[in-house]
Amino acid sequence: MVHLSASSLLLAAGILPNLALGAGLNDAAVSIGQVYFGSATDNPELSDSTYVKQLSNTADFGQITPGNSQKWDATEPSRNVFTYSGGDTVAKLAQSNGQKLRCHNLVWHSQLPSWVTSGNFNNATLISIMKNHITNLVQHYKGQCYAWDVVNEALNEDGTYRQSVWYNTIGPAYLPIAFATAASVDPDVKLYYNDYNIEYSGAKAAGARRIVELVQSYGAKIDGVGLQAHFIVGSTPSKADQKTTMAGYTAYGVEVAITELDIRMTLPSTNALLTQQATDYSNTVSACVETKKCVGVTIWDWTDKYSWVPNTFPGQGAACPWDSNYQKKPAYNAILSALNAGSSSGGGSTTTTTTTTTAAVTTTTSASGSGPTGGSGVAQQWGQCGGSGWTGPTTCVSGTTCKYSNPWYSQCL
Ligand SMILES: O[C@@H]1[C@@H](O)[C@H](O[C@@H]2CO[C@@H](O[C@@H]3CO[C@@H](O)[C@H](O)[C@H]3O)[C@H](O)[C@H]2O)OC[C@H]1O
Repeated sequence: MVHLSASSLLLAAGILPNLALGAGLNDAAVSIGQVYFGSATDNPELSDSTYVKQLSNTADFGQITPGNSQKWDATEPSRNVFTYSGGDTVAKLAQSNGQKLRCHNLVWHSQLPSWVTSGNFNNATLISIMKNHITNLVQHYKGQCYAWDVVNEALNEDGTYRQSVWYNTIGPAYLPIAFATAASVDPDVKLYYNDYNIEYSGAKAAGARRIVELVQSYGAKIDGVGLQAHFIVGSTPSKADQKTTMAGYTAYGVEVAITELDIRMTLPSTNALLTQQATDYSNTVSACVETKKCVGVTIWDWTDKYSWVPNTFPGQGAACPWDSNYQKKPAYNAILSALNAGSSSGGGSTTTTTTTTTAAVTTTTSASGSGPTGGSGVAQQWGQCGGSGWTGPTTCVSGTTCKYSNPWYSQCL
């Protein structure tokens, strides 16, 4: 049973003016207890003064994310040579506007320089390269980021680990090692796992929960799961499914955020598509509003003029809440209404269901320190095969060999 106050009843009836509600997206988000509403941006568009003026409008945007300039290819193009100019420009803009900065990202399979992907580094060397990169970036931006996307997109669609240079060389231990390294440099910044197609129930969402459990089982800090939410008009998951899936993550004690929301369509845009897009935006924002530990929504740029979609998905576009002439589309008011609706529903603090499918978290690669499983041929443990602290067999069972052997984690496969 929902109890509405007298003022909210009058508001709903249109008798009282809506003075308490947010007039912009960030104002509305903050007024219902969320941390921010934000947008991604990128360095080339920062020379467009009309664009920068709206991006800097804190009524709408209380947070920004650099779309490219903190990625590995931009920050460490050659080994141990760090360049921060692009990322610093975005960080300074956030600071001068009084906006929060989501920092994106530290470890990803994409936008890596060839010296990383083609270096044929062994396990120990690649771990030290990864740790050095994380240490330098987290130290450089210490005190400036609300959160870091520590690992981006580690999963395949079926929830197994993506065959990246990180996984193939280091094994699943690269995830907890990355989180532990970031936490050791800046204990205060929020540390996120970030991915797409984990906004709805299924094998990939189960994989993301398994990652949270893996990092926690190592004793490393993980604060949040970022749901990218790159969606297609008319094919977005239901609000109920998005809420259930978010609850699956928050059951582990972490927060969640919508980190890269955009909803693309096959061009040309029509009124019908724009109307459906508004509904789709509203559903995702409402799912966040109605989830206690969903701290905020970031759209992956605010205007179609600079959206990444047409370059990446040929024939598609019109994915943002503003069109390419900076005019608000129906999606804008739908988002604003979804946020303002949180003020009557206790927004940002609605009780989150905890009936989650924790059974799905069971993993064959979880490393609880309980030692190898022996006969199955899979031995796994924090520690080095046969090294100090290793309590399993000094050699792997017949037919398997010790893989990923390093001071943190080993497996007989
Ligand atoms: O030519 C490249 C160009 O392809 C590159 O495009 C960027 C690719 O990444 C985009 O962000 C990602 C979108 O979704 C998720 O997968 C990730 O988490 C995001 O990082 C970004 O918006 C595009 O601009 O940009 C650099 C050019 O040199």
